[in-house]
Amino acid sequence: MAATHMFYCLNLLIWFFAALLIHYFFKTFLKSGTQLNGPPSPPALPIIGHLHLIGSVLPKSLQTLARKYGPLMEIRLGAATCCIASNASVAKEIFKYQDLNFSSRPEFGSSEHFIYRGSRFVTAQYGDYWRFMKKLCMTRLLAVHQLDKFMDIRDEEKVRLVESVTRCAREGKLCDLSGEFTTLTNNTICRMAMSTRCSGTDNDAEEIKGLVKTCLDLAGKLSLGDVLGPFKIFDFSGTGKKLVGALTKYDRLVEKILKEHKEKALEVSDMKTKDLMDILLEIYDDPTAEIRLSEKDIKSFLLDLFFAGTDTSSAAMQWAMAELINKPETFQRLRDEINKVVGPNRLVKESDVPNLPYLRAVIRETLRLHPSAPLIIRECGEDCDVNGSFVKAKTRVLVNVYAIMRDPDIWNVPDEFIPDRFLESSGEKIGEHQMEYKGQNFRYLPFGSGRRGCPGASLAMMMMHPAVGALVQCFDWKFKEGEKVDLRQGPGFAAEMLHPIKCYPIKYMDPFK
Ligand code: HEM
Repeated sequence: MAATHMFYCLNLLIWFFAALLIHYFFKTFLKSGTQLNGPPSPPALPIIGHLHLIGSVLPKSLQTLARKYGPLMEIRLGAATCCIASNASVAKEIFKYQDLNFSSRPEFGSSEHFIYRGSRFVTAQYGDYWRFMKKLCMTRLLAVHQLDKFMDIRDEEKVRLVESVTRCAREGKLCDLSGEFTTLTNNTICRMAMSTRCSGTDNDAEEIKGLVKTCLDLAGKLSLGDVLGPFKIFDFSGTGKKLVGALTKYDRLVEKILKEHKEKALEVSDMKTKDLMDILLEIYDDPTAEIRLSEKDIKSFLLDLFFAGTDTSSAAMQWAMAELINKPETFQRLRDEINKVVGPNRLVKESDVPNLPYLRAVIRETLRLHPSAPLIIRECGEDCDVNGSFVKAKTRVLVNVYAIMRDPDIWNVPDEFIPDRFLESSGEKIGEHQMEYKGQNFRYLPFGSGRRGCPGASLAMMMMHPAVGALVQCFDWKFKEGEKVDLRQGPGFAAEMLHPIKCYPIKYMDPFK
């Protein structure tokens, strides 16, 4: 009996080990037969990885490395590892063929210090909350029919810009275009989002502008902390604490405006007067909504709009002016077009833009050479194959649109500012539609592409065309004698100018006489 029992146990053990061996054999066999290698990577140094290969302009350094290591490479900056995609066909694979798998963004930089962590839209993982908010953006909040209702706001802010520059011209003062454009974009978004009228003054908009700037600066510094890996939670520099302070101030201010909106909600009956906060509060109150929004979600979403929409649009307008001031012939050609279509008695306005192809080409060319978001950050959902390399789940992927939009294989004289290339008459074929900008054409991606593409692209274009057009229409611009605007790019993730542009405006046409 005991012998039979032992025989059965032995038999079971033998089968168990045999099964283990077979499993191991197949795993190893299949692995060596089908597993792809990761993307190529430059030789790395211990601890710092590839940090020593990175210069002051990150997208440019990555572009140089990609020339040697290919359109998909792996880079390690201290503790942060990511894959960099640098040509149109890899971008198409990520944004089109594998869009769903790359539809999340990783948490990065400042996320630990974000008081709205968990309800942020821009860095949300792909899922129910993000889908709900994106649909809301595309069908209501930032849809063209809604943006049309805010046309007067944009027009008034453009007039304020021209008035402010006119004052500089009258007093012979230097004009800080960076400050002027930031005021324009901040005021426009602030009024669309939460009508400063609610508090009866414009001070809230001013305070929000200051807080958004502080938060963006601090968040930028914290992004660099990613190279420290887990050590970044110690917040050695105290930047995280400062960020929490600034965010708390923003929270209190918007809380107050939210309360005022709730009180006024009953009085507001006309759809036209509703701002984005009113619409968000309607959804907050709707018991049948797919997702019940909280107040924290509303405050966080509006902050995302400020973060994503103000500096990006302002930087692009600065670059447009800088390029135009440095190229008097291009400047004159644009002014001639505006003079012909608009005439001498009024300011260029949004409804003129369809009749101003050269103005549209100037803005598109600006975004090609100087994309405000040169590195688009995504996260890979599941293990996958990209461009013949293995990319592991949770890998951060940066699509270097700066490199793609200056790729000499697909652009003629890629580093030159040549708006003509976007005109229908151009010999350079940009894509199926010459002026398409919303991510259908993978060689031209200033606003990203796919599910996660920028929902504010139409708004950005609506703000930028008339503002740049008006400054060309009304003023000549003088820089220091014999000097040109410094077109060097600043350090960091964003594509801001190294030195914000300051010039002397000289009145050419007075729209207010
Ligand atoms: C010149 C101006 C702008 C540029 C160049 C720009 C560019 C971008 C880019 C490249 C992305 C990432 C897209 C991707 O992952 O595929 C993005 C995302 C985003 N942008 Fe813009 N943007 C601009 C203006 C705006 C404006 C005016 C708003 C709204 C007020 C806005 C709101 C957003 C939001 C909310 C996201 C995140 C979308 C998501 O994660 O689903 N942007 N933008």
